[in-house]
Amino acid sequence: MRDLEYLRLLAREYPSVKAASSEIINLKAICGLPKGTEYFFSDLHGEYEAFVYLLRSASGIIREKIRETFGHIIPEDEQVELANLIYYPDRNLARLIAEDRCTEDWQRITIYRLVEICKVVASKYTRSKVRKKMPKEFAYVIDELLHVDYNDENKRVYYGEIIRAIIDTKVADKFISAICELIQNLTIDNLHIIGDIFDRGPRADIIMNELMQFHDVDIQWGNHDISWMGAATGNPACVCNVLRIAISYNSFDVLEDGYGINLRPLSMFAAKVYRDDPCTRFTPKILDQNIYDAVDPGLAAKMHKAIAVLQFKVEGQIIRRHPGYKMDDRILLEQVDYNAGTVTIGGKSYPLLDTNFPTIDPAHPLKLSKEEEELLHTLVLSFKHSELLHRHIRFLYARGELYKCCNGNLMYHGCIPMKEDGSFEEMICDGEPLSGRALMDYISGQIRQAYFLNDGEPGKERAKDFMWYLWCGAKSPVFGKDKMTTFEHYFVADKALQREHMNPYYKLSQKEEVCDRIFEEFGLSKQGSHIINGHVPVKIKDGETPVKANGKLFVIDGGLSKAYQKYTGIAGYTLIYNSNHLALAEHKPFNPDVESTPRVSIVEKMKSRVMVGNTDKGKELKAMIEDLTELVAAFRRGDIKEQND
Ligand SMILES: O=P(O)(O)OC[C@H]1O[C@](O)(COP(=O)(O)O)[C@@H](O)[C@@H]1O
Ligand SMILES: [Mn+2]
Repeated sequence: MRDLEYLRLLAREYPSVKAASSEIINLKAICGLPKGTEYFFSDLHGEYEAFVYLLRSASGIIREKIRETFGHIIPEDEQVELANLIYYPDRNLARLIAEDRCTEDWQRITIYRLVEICKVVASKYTRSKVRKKMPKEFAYVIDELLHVDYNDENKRVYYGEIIRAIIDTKVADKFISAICELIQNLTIDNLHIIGDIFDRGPRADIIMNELMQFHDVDIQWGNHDISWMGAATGNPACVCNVLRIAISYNSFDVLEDGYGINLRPLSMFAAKVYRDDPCTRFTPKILDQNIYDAVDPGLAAKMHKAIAVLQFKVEGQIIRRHPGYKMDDRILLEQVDYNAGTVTIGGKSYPLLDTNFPTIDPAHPLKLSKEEEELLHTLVLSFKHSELLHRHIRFLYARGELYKCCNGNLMYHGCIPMKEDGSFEEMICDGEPLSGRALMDYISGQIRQAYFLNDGEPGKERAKDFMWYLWCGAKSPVFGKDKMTTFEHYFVADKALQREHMNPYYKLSQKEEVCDRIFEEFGLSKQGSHIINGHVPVKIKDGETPVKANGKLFVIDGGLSKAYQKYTGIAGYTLIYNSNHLALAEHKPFNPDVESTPRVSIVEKMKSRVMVGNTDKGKELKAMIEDLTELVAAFRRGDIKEQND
């Protein structure tokens, strides 16, 4: 029997048998509905246009609903127009108004069509859930329109009158916009982002804004997110990495326009120090043009080199501070023979592809020059003080985790580090070896401490340094490789040295029994559970598949990142889990002018339709039903007095 004190608290919200029983009925009804649709994305890498399109179009599902509803009735081009209106209502309404096409007839027909689509996507939810998602100012009207009975002549007249009133009162565009957003909102019930929102592509900040407006989203941090979070804590090595990657992809807009990071000190420094150096090894890759901050590629190359050298110096300093990281062999600036122009790696000497290091003192290669020190100080402050960046980082912390279990799916970006023999890799944490889930929980704690401890509090600096380790350390679950060969990529021709070796997890996890062991470690059942990862681009064109371990593991990095599409052969995946099945939508490269529907393949059919009652949420609702049942019994016994409501 439940604690009477607890039931008394519950009675404040449900003060009578009537109130408690009607909530029981309500909750039971919800448990009996089909579960909502979950969407999984990973490795967005700043590709805001493609991602926003996928999100708003529900990865092709809205287009499919339009086809099912109006396929035989309205022409294809009008269906496409309706779809685009739903995805980008404000932009399309403004265009139609400018083209004088937003006539009353158009408004009437459009509202009718939108209401029909809305009915379809709302059909699997309770009326109350749909109502909660409605914009307040139109909730009553939308509710009425969704429930009009067309067989009844009076109701039909009433329907006509409502639409007439919307048009006459000149709120049709606002109404259309509101119902489009409601359709989007109802199509995706929960959104899971399996990491790597940041880096490479043009505008991760725009993706973050979009996610912050989304009604239900969780994020499992990727190594690139961790690196930005580390930069926001003021870790100089993370600051340099974030800047270096952005500059290397010519992504100045996210830094300057997005987060207000002032790059002028860096550009002045680089222009001066590398005045006569063409910095050819550092020419940025140009995949997207900057819209706001065009930087001359010659200057960008100099900035790129300046920040890379600074990065190698501060990384070397962190490694020195932490012998426990076991990364001494990564302090490559100390392995350079500055006279001979060579570097020794793994006991062998290699010629350097670039030997001009005006800021390095060969006797103390990790020491910053005075100017470098000032520059770094200013850059770190810019990251610490960017208001918008911190709003986004706080959101990453609030909605983010290192891993999450939800409805039998275990999600994490990279891996659970393993040894060749299949056992979980250990890391010494505060003197104690931890592995598997315990290690993931410990690391989560460190990630939170890095940001939330106050400056000067014990543990703060250590946790901040650890953020950099997580970005590129061999035992990091978000990185999952033996080393990050950035130095070798810039300075050494031998491709063998540039190779990064994946943690044994990646080979082992393709076996079903290894996945089963991971499920066990995380308290999940071996039947019906899945692991969902990102991080490793799936090379479809080489015959790889995202479905592994006999359907127990999904790797869904399909290459939303433009830089990686040449390897994968497609432009990203969405994993979709509705009440009937798990499906993978495979996307074509994004083109804003062409409506493209992804190839959707069902990867697992559920044995029977999954109802809310079978989900994690359903478990909570059932526990609540039990509590309320006890409360009703307590009222009836007279242990708690009913209040009239
Ligand atoms: O392809 P790029 O942008 O030059 O970056 C290569 C680097 O990115 C990494 O692959 C990490 O990024 P991912 O998490 O996207 O794989 C490193 O292992 C590698 O050194
Ligand atoms: Mn990654």
